[in-house]
Amino acid sequence: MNETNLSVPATLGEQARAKLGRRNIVFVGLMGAGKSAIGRMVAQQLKVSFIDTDVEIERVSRMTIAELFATYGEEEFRALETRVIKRLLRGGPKVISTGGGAFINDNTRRHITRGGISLWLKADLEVLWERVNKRDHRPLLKTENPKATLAALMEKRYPIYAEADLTIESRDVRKEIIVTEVLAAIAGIEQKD
Ligand SMILES: Nc1ncnc2c1ncn2[C@@H]1O[C@H](COP(=O)(O)OP(=O)(O)O)[C@@H](O)[C@H]1O
Ligand SMILES: O=C(O)C1=C[C@@H](OP(=O)(O)O)[C@@H](O)[C@H](O)C1
Ligand SMILES: [Mg+2]
Repeated sequence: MNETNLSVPATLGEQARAKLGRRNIVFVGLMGAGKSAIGRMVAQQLKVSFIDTDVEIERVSRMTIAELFATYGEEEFRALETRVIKRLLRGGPKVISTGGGAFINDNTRRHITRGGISLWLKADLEVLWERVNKRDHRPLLKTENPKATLAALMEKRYPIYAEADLTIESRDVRKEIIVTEVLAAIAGIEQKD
């Protein structure tokens, strides 16, 4: 028997990587959806580099996101976020996890649409709330009723996140399950470069 003819089926990660080509995967969605956590795990499976735009913004500004909001305000933060994301989109393939407001900004969304495959991690209010209320580093949730703020953001933003190329339901299951669903969605996209 000629053993060189034996072919091993590619893993889901390898199939997704092959479909991705040189394109970027860009995670979008509300705070607590899991963009940072799931994005990192997906990049490991795809064997491509991972970047979290909030981490990159903090690195270049040498300030935390909370300090940027407090010192310069949201508008300046968005302008910086647009510049950072525009630069990060160059030279794929990568997995890029954005902050929740990035895709809502028209300018940033245009860059993401051109420079990558956007993937919305969609979650319901209870799931998001359970996750975000454990930490208090998110400036937009420093309100009297942060759960109501989150609900208002859902109302406003969900129609815009819905424009993403792919949508995966982020719910109360192990992260590995969400990662597998993301890889399957990527493996199912059309081949083009
Ligand atoms: N499927 C999941 N199951 C349990 N916890 C999760 C899941 N996805 C994300 N998390 C947790 O929820 C929190 C918020 O996730 P994070 O990735 O920071 O969200 P985002 O970047 O979208 O705001 C983190 O503590 C993360 O580990
Ligand atoms: O939704 C938003 O406008 C924001 C989400 C945050 O990122 P996460 O979505 O990763 O929490 C961070 O960029 C900033 O606090 C603003
Ligand atoms: Mg994040």
